[in-house]
Amino acid sequence: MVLTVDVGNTRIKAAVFEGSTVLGSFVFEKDQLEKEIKKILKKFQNCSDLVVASVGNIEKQSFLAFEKQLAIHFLTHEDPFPFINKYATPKTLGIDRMVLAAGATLQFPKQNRLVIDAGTCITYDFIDESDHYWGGAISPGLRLRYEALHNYTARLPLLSLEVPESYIGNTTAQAIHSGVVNGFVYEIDGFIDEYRTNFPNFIIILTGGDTDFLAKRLKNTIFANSNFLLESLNQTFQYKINND
Ligand SMILES: Nc1ncnc2c1ncn2[C@@H]1O[C@H](COP(=O)(O)OP(=O)(O)O)[C@@H](O)[C@H]1O
Ligand SMILES: CC(C)(COP(=O)(O)O)[C@@H](O)C(=O)NCCC(=O)O
Ligand SMILES: [K+]
Repeated sequence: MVLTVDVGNTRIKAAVFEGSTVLGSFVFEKDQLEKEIKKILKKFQNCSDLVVASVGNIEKQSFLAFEKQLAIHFLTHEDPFPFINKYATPKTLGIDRMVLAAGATLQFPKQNRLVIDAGTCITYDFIDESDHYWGGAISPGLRLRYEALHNYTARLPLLSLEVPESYIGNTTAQAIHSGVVNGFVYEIDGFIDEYRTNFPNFIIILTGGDTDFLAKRLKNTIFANSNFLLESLNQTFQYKINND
């Protein structure tokens, strides 16, 4: 059994795998890391490996307490990945984006793939049919947009996610909801249209904390899977075992 852990900038997500089957999945806050991992390992005592991808402020040391119990694999750029990295600054590429690209390459062979991760940030990652990873885009995620409007203005309130009544917001609140939610959806559909124009045959994978909210609002057809990063972590680990 493998315990995969994804440390994002908002929350931690974890899942236990037996082969490619998910036996359990978990979401928790960063300050609960040690306590939650302990609980998971108590429930799944046959876990032999813990695989981590972290883009948050949690480093390898945070997992050393579990070293006696199972092998810790803290993924880095030095690990083997199943694509050719054409990013011009590969050392600064987020490890979460590398894992997503690995999952897309392994799960959807020989086709153009666009992975959209709607998390703290929205990340777009493009891997072509020859398994070249080219990069994509980074923009503020849904929650971050609400927070940024509030934190960097004097008069805008901090609102919780709400579906706007119309694209013409007729109150301050409705104007914010329209700007944030419609802007978010239009941006993603706009990027997808741009890729579709240039790459006729390709698959779009949508993941991240806003997957479900977003999936039903996009005009484009996508493959939505909020567990895609954890599944990709498991696959990246299997790939590492076979290629190290
Ligand atoms: N309980 C929740 N706590 C925080 N964010 C949530 C929650 N439920 C849904 N979200 C949405 O998930 C997004 C963060 O996604 P997530 O994948 O958890 O981020 P990250 O991987 O960067 O930590 C936010 O934009 C927010 O709208
Ligand atoms: C872009 C990100 C902040 C996204 O993080 P997330 O939304 O998943 O928490 C992360 O992938 C990162 O820190 N990337 C480094 C810069 C880059 O990928 O080029
Ligand atoms: K992201």
